[in-house]
Amino acid sequence: MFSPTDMPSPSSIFSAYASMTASIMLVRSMANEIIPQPIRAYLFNTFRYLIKPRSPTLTLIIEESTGIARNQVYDAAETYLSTRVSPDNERLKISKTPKEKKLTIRLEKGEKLADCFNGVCFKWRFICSESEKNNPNDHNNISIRSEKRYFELSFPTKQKEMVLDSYLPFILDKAKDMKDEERVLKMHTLNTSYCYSGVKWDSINLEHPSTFDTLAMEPELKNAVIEDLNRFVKRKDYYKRVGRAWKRGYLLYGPPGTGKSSLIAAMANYLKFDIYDLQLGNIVRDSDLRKLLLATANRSILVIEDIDCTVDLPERRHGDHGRKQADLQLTLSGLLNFIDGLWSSCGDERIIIFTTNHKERLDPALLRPGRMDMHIHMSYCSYQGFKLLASNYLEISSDHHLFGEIEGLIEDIQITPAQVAEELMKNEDAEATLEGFVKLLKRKKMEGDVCENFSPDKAEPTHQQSKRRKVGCKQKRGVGNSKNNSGTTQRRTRRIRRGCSL
Ligand SMILES: Nc1ncnc2c1ncn2[C@@H]1O[C@H](COP(=O)(O)OP(=O)(O)OP(=O)(O)O)[C@@H](O)[C@H]1O
Ligand SMILES: [Mg+2]
Repeated sequence: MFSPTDMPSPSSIFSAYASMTASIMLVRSMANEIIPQPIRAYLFNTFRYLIKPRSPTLTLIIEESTGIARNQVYDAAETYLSTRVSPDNERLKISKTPKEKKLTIRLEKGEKLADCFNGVCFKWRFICSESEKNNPNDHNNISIRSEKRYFELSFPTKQKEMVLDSYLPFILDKAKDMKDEERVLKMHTLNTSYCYSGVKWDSINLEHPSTFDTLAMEPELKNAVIEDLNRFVKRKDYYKRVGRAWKRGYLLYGPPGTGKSSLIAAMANYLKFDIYDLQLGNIVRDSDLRKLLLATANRSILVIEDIDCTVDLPERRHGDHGRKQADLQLTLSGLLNFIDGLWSSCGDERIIIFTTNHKERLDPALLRPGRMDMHIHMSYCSYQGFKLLASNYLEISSDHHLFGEIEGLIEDIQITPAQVAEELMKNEDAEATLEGFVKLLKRKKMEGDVCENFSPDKAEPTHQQSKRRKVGCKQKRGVGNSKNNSGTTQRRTRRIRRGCSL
């Protein structure tokens, strides 16, 4: 028990306080003298941080621009959030440019929305703040109005790692997929009207409807091509690890009208890669070729059609333009050197495709192992191919009563998918069309006019070709399919352009 006499007197409390204050002042002035200012500031901030109560919510600011370049996280968030609008949103922006396929939805200033990922709820808010600054270059003191746009992303602080490691990368990937989906592919062709500065690429929208679903090809070969493309686009790290350029080369060969150009368009549509159609016949100088190859973008397909006709450049040039042979430098080896060296060492995710109707005429340099990664034989229409075309063109399934007869006939003759497609388009009535088609097949078989102006590749006969050889098919010249060197490239370009909007 304390008696009133045990209580400290006010005067003793005051003197204790005074001596404590004096001690603190002494310590502080000693600390100020002994500890340098930056260290003092650091200790002070740390102490303040430790005693400050922690906020349970963290807010990230995602600005439109990083000062120099656009902020990819902002662009991705804008694209991603357009798929997350809810009935609670009161104001949204809608737009569509001529190049866009669909309407675009964006949040209006101040709009909020909620999103859930991995069981965590996120709050998004779009903010647009305007400010006015004096223009130092303007003597009339007219101020410049600037707008700053950003997203605020709020979430529980303890989820910070998850947001940085999973949520934001997920948004970046998702937005990339959406952009790819929306992207309008381009077809770049050479513009030769630049007389003095050489040739340049001109681009048009590539709206070729060919896809792997519409392409009549042997199913195993089609799957092999799709798998090869899938493997290629996934293997960035692999190519880096083994020290190879991230490139892939395909040689497509086969008779005219078997779908080589259609396969190129299907590949471009599948990968969402632009096409560069390199018509070698229009290139005069080595330097032009170098410039053109360097001007191609990543994620693109460089196409050289009818390589057997276009690589014999010196002779053709001499005839066409009256140039001296000595001036002409474009040769197959020159081209291959460019492709192996210069083109390979810059850029990523590139595909190069050569096409030919005559593989056997190609320079062995082009065929040597490692140059073209995959040789794809586009052959005459098989029964499988016919069924796919019939389902595409006539929307009929394989249980039609004429299919049995067609199967028996088509395997014995050489008819290109292009011819089949043309036949199937003649009449809207499926029954009448198929009857007409059977008649055509019978006529072709009877007349023996079953082979086209094409010597099938001897090195790699397909199952179907071996079968055809066994039935003693004579190689005849196909009407309308003969080619000459000069007109070939333009014709190819027209073919692949078919279906492109200008
Ligand atoms: N395999 C196929 N599957 C579906 N349609 C095809 C196929 N092959 C050809 N066609 C049709 O025929 C048209 C011409 O075919 P394409 O231009 O792809 O043939 P190509 O092999 O490139 O011929 P060329 O050697 O003359 O360049 C195509 O637009 C398409 O309609
Ligand atoms: Mg073609």
